[in-house]
Amino acid sequence: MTAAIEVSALTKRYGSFEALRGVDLRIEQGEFFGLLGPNGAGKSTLINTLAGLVRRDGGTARVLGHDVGKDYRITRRLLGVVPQEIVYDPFFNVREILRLQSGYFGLGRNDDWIDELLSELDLADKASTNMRALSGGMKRRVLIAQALVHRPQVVILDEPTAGVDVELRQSLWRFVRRLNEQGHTIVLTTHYLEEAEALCNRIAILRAGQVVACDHKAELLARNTVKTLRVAFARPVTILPHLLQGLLRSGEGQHYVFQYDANALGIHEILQALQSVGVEILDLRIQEPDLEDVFVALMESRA
Ligand SMILES: Nc1ncnc2c1ncn2[C@@H]1O[C@H](COP(=O)(O)OP(=O)(O)OP(=O)(O)O)[C@@H](O)[C@H]1O
Repeated sequence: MTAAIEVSALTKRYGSFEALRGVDLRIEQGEFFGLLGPNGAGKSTLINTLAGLVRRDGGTARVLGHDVGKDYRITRRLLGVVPQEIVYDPFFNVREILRLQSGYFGLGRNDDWIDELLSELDLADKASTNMRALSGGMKRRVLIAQALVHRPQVVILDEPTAGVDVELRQSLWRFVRRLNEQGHTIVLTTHYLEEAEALCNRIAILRAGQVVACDHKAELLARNTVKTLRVAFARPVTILPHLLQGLLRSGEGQHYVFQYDANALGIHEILQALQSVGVEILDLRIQEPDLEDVFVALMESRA
């Protein structure tokens, strides 16, 4: 099947600075794909290249088989991009903006879908409100509606939940999930790693203009085998077994936090060591590594 997005050896320079240094990426149709990376990694540059807003210096970039430069008119229709920066026309109200955007795509009678979008994004009562009078979070919702007005097959969301309150964030994700279930390919960049972990099936991590990891979420999570162990002792501990001294991350009195590599050490060995010094455990919690741990480890390993 043709990939939803296929990027190969993509490069982009700003002056002498290389923002994209040979990016290869293939996103299949129907995926919910996460694009992560620290500030300045090149995520927006990559997205803007796909959206035809940034001209690449080298390599190829295709949306559903169409070149984003040569077939710009086609790829614009196939893509819906929610930009990171809030830009809007202050002279129109919400419905007018969405009608105008529909007009760009030759969609004359689009009000049923516009109403659905307004309702899904909790903007129904703001339809006649001028853009200027909306809060930052509401403006962002309008940007999302704008990106979806032509029902694009591939939806790219560049940090859509920055500055959006918890309630809307959750309803937004329900909506985007449903779009994905209906067959739309979703590409998401976010700094909320727990969001990416909850939503995306595959994740690529960008660092300094290069893809440093690209895998299924489970595979990515399995890369990090360091677990965190939190122990509450019945009484303040005066001596720790030798084995645990090297694993200690923090602790005093009765509460201690250890980290151990599950590939090298089993929890039973840790418990045996604790028993050997006669300490009594009140409570114990093991925390599996999450995407943030994987992310931090990747960034540190390549610093
Ligand atoms: N128009 C531009 N002119 C010069 N440098 C630019 C321009 N746009 C981006 N850059 C630089 O390219 C690099 C990548 O920027 P980009 O915005 O793609 O990163 P990002 O991963 O989206 O970061 P963030 O998470 O902060 O949004 C940064 O170092 C940035 O300063």
